[in-house]
Amino acid sequence: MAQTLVLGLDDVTVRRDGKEILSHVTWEVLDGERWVVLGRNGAGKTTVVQLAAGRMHPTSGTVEILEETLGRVDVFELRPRIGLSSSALAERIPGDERVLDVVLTASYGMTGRWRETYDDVDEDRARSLLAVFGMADKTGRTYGTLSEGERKRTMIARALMSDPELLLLDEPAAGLDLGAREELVGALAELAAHPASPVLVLVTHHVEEIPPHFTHALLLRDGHALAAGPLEDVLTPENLEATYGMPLEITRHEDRWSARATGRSSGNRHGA
Ligand SMILES: Nc1ncnc2c1ncn2[C@@H]1O[C@H](COP(=O)(O)OP(=O)(O)OP(=O)(O)O)[C@@H](O)[C@H]1O
Repeated sequence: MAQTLVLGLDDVTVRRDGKEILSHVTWEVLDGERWVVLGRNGAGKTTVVQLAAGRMHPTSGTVEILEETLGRVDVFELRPRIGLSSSALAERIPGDERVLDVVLTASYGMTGRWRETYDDVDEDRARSLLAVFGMADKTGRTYGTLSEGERKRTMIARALMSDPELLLLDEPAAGLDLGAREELVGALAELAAHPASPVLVLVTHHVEEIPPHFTHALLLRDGHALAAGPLEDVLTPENLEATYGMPLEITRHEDRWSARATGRSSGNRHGA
C-alpha cells in the first residue's frame, strides 16, 4: 500500500533580507517515518521546521502539509494538527504557569491560562502525557522552577496534547546534561517506536542525539539539502564532511550513532 505524503517541500526557496536562507529544497516525509534534520549553525534547520509548522511561507516553491498546500489553506485550522516544540515557544511560557496548565493550554493553542475551562478528559490526557515524560510528580510545580530537562519534556508533552499528526521538535536536547539528554532520547525512542505516534521530525546538532527507532535523515548545508533518505544511507563520512565542512568518522553501536573528527583537515570549515 502506498504511504501517504505527510510533509512535502517542492523546490522551496526562502529569501530574507536579500539572502537565500533555503535554496530549492525538495523533501518528502511519508506516514510512519521518523526524521532527523542535521546541519551546522545557520544551515536552515529552523526555517524548515517553521515551514513544516505552517508558521512561515516559502518565497517560491510549494509546501504541502497533511494533504493541504500552504497558501491555499487556513493555517489556523492546520496548526492544531501539528505539534511543535521549540525554544522560541518555550520562552513564551510564563514562569508562574503550573506545569499541568502548560500542557492543558495547548488544546487551545495558547500560552497562559486565562478563564478557559477544560474538560476532565483534557486534564486526564495532560496528566498522562506528563507521566510518559517522567513529570507525573511535578504537575503542580510552576514552569519557572523546572530544570532545563524538565522544561524540555514538559514542552514535548504540550506539543502532543492536541494529538497531532505531525510532531516537530526543534533541538529538544539543547542545553541538557548527559543524564537528562539520555532520558530525553529514551522517551523519544519510545515515542518513535509506537505505531500510533505522529510522524516525527527532530532537529539536532548531534548524531549522538538521534533516538533509536528514528528512520531517516535530512542533511542541510547553507540552505541546500545535501542528502535525504534512510539513516544508514545518509549518515556516511562523505555526507557528514560535506555537511559540516570537516572530515568526520561516524560509527553506529546498536541503535545509537556517534561522530568525531578524523584529524585529516579539509580546510573548508570556515571558508564555505
Ligand atoms: N528573518 C530573517 N532575516 C534574515 N535572515 C534570517 C532570518 N531568519 C533566519 N535568517 C538566517 O537564515 C539562516 C538560517 O537560519 P536557521 O535559523 O533556519 O538556521 P539553523 O540551521 O536552525 O541554525 P542554528 O543551528 O544556529 O539554530 C541563518 O543564517 C539566519 O541568520
